[in-house]
Formats: sequence, structure tokens, C-alpha cells
Amino acid sequence: MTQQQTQKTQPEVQVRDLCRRIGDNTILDNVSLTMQPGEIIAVLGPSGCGKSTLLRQIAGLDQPDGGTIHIGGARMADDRHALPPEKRPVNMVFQDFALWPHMSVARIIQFGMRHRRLPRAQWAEKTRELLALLELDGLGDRYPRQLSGGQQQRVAIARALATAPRLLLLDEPLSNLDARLRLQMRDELAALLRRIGTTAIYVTHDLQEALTLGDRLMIMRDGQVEQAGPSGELFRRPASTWVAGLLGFTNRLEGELEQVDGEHVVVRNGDLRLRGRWGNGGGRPGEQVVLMAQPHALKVANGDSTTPPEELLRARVSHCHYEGVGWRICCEWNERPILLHGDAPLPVGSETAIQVPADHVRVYPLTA
Ligand SMILES: Nc1ncnc2c1ncn2[C@@H]1O[C@H](COP(=O)(O)OP(=O)(O)OP(=O)(O)O)[C@@H](O)[C@H]1O
Repeated sequence: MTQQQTQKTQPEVQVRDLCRRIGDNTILDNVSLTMQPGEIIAVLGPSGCGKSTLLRQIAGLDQPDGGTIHIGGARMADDRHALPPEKRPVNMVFQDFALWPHMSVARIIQFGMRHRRLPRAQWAEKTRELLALLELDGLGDRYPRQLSGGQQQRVAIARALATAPRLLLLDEPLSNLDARLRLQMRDELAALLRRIGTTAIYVTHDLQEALTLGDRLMIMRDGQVEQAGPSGELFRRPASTWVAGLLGFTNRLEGELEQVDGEHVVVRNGDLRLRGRWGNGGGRPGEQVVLMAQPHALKVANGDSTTPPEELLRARVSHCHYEGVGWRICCEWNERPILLHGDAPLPVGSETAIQVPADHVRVYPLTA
């Protein structure tokens, strides 16, 4: 292989078998991650699964007990040596923005330039460029308290970009914004990161944010990578019932496998027969399985439904909430909650027939 070919195939970020233990707790357990230049990975997982620890390891704010971290082919850390944060081509945007209150926006941004040893003569020009890139033109003389939450967030990103990092780390950068601004910034940030083209890792516990921001998703649980890949692939085959739940397949039913036809299966529970696709694993007729279904895909069957009666889930309505766009309908079936969305509320206590489209059902062996 020629040197040029080697460079082409070399990943921008390579984390291998990263481990971090604190006392008896394993915080990161053999976490591996490979990124190509310009790629954005969204790390998704519940509170305490190790997302921030992973970012801190990559930034050099914490050191591994095992494994390696390479960026641009250079070794950043292993269990014996770790480059200090300032020697790594990395910068981080924190949850609380961490802007210095006594500095103007321009000085905050220039702090990164000093750090990067950019000649002072270029600071003004580079600051103007960054302010324009982040749509902060004319705000260079303001102090953080004179900015909106969204503007503060963009200043935090500008400061991080001022060091020209090869890798940008974002640790839940939207979580301090109110719901409306958060939604707006989510879309803006996604567009911005793609425009800049910087390789980035975006940590969040919000599924919609992960889907909007990430080219790929990495799902973490208890310090381990539970599943990683393009979002479409993850939705097609969530690796476990736990991943399926995290991805919004929140309705859970159990039954017995009746029929298996490659990917497609039929599951029986009493008189009910439901169709679905394998999530992960497989099984033979007669085995017990779990079905996971997405609430938004379930529909109240109307009079002209062509679904055979034995494939309609008959559940009792327990309560309905108006959601602005449509209704959230909570039902009960065999003492299990079933959630769906509808255009109108249903009488509490009534029985409703629900269509469960096979494409939105994933089936797992009971042990998955
Ligand atoms: N310095 C520390 N000493 C002891 N335990 C720690 C330390 N830092 C983190 N932990 C533990 O490591 C686990 C992972 O923490 P981490 O902050 O990485 O999780 P997270 O996924 O980022 O959570 P969140 O979404 O709430 O920020 C948690 O159980 C936490 O309590």
C-alpha cells in the first residue's frame, strides 16, 4: 500500500478498548469507536452510562486504565501515557457553556487563539470570520449576560473552534436552553456543524437530538457500547429490547412464536395474532418472544379496516391527553400499558381495536 493510500484509509479518531475504573466501579468497559474525517457521531444513553467520561477521556481531562486513543494517527493516550489536554487537537463545548462573565465575546473567542499561538495580527480577522460563521456579527463587544441563551451557546462553539480543533466534543450543549430554543438550536447546530465540516462527537440523552445531529449513533449503557451504526440501521434492527425501548419502541407485549418466515414472524397470545420482524436473534415456533412496537405507528381501527379481526389488539382505554397535535391514548391490555396516538380522545373504560403494523414491530427471544 502506498503512503497516500495509507493516509486515505486512516481514521481521524480511533478509540480502542477504552477502560476506566473508579474504585469498584467500571465507568467505561472496553469502549471502541472509529471516526472518519468530518463525521459526526451522536453518543446516546441514559444518565450515568459514561458518556461524559468518554468525552473527558478523549479531551485529556481524565486518564484511561486501559485502551488507546488516537487522533489524526497520533497517540493521545494509553494506560501509561496521556497527552495533557492542551497538547491535543481537540476542544470541548460544555453543557453550561462556561463563558467567562467578565470578558467580551471577542476576548472569549480570542482566548482560544492565544492558546493556539495564532499571531496576534490575525486575531481580529479570525474573530470576525468566526462571528460571521456563527451569525454573531456585531456582538463582539457584548458580555455573556447581554446575550440570549442561543447566542451564548454559539459563542461557546466559536471559542472552541478558535483553537482550530481536529475534533470537536459537545457535551449536551443544548440541555440548558428552554424547550422552544432547544428545538430551534438543534436544527441550527446540525446545519452549522455540517457547514464547518469538523469531525465531532455529540453527547446527549435526547433521541431526537441524536438523530438530528449524528451521521451515526453510538448507544451506551453501563459503560459499554450497546450498539453503533447509521440511525436507519439501528431502527431496522435494534440489538436488544433495551435498545428498542431507547429508540421509542416502548409498547411491549409477550407471546408465543407461531410462524417464522425469514425476517417475518407471527406471534400469538390467546386469540390475538400479531405480525412483526425480528429485531435480533431468532427462534422456532412454540418459543416465547417479546414484541416491541412504536406508539406513533399504532392506529385505532375504524369501520373500514381491512385488518383481520384476530390481528387487532383489543385494549381498554385508561386515559387520554391532548398533545397539541392529536391525542396521546393510554390503554391497558393484559395488565400491560399500551400507548398510541390518535386524532380524537376515546371514552375512558371503552374497548378499542388497535392496528399494529408489522413494519413497526420488532420481535426478540424472551431472553434478549
Ligand atoms: N470522579 C468520579 N468518581 C466516582 N464516580 C464517578 C466519577 N465520575 C463519574 N463517576 C460515575 O461514573 C458514571 C458515569 O458518569 P458520566 O458522567 O460519564 O455519565 P453520563 O452518561 O455522562 O451521565 P449524564 O447524562 O447524567 O451526564 C456515573 O455512575 C458516575 O456517578
